[in-house]
Amino acid sequence: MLRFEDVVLQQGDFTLRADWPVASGAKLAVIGPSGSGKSTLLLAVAGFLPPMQGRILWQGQDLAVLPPGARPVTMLFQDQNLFPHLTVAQNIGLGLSPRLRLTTQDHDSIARALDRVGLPEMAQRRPGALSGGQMARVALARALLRARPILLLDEPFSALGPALKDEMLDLVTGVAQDTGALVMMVSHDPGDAQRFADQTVLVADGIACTPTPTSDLFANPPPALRTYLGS
Ligand SMILES: Nc1ncnc2c1ncn2[C@@H]1O[C@H](COP(=O)(O)OP(=O)(O)OP(=O)(O)O)[C@@H](O)[C@H]1O
Repeated sequence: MLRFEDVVLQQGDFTLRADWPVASGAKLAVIGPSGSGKSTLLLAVAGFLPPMQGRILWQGQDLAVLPPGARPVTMLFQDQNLFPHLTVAQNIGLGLSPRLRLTTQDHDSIARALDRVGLPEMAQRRPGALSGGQMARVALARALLRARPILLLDEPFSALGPALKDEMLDLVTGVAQDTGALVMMVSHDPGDAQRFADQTVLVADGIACTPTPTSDLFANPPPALRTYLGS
């Protein structure tokens, strides 16, 4: 279980509060207006923004003692953070060994991860020779290989067209099922939340609200969500 316990996060003048638990393995969408604090919430879980107050607990352990690299977390950003000078296989291998000391077994795992995301032939290419959708798949393969129990996605597919984005969301769903990871995905598209997430966190007015079943939230939107949706 991931628990925000009376958490207060601050960036400059901006303050965000969160106080709720979410079960391991849940698929959460994080939605809300621009500047409402969605990325702030993810950065805190990843360890790049220590809470001003309260604790973030994973399986009962306060994450504050762990630096970002030691947290049970993989984070994917929109730019996919692929290194242009490394091959696809090496970029994925970074998920296993930051110094790229890869064993035969590691290379087998990389090949399996590439298969899983539908890119079996691309191991020796460099990111510059891939389409946007293929880059997104490589980044996902790296996350798959790290197999950390929390996967944070900060609008990772927003640059992709609608069909490709849906394909990637389905792939993330599959990956999350394979690894049993808790997924928190920031998105500006309510359709993403409805397609992907069993629960949704609305971030608005300085509060990351308690996760609500996605279908209930959209069937009966609270005022802040209605304003955001423009309905
Ligand atoms: N380094 C910083 N210093 C000061 N204020 C910051 C900093 N980073 C973010 N903020 C402020 O914190 C607030 C929340 O930002 P955040 O990026 O979390 O919002 P968001 O909901 O992810 O927005 P968007 O949907 O536009 O990406 C914003 O008002 C932003 O201006």
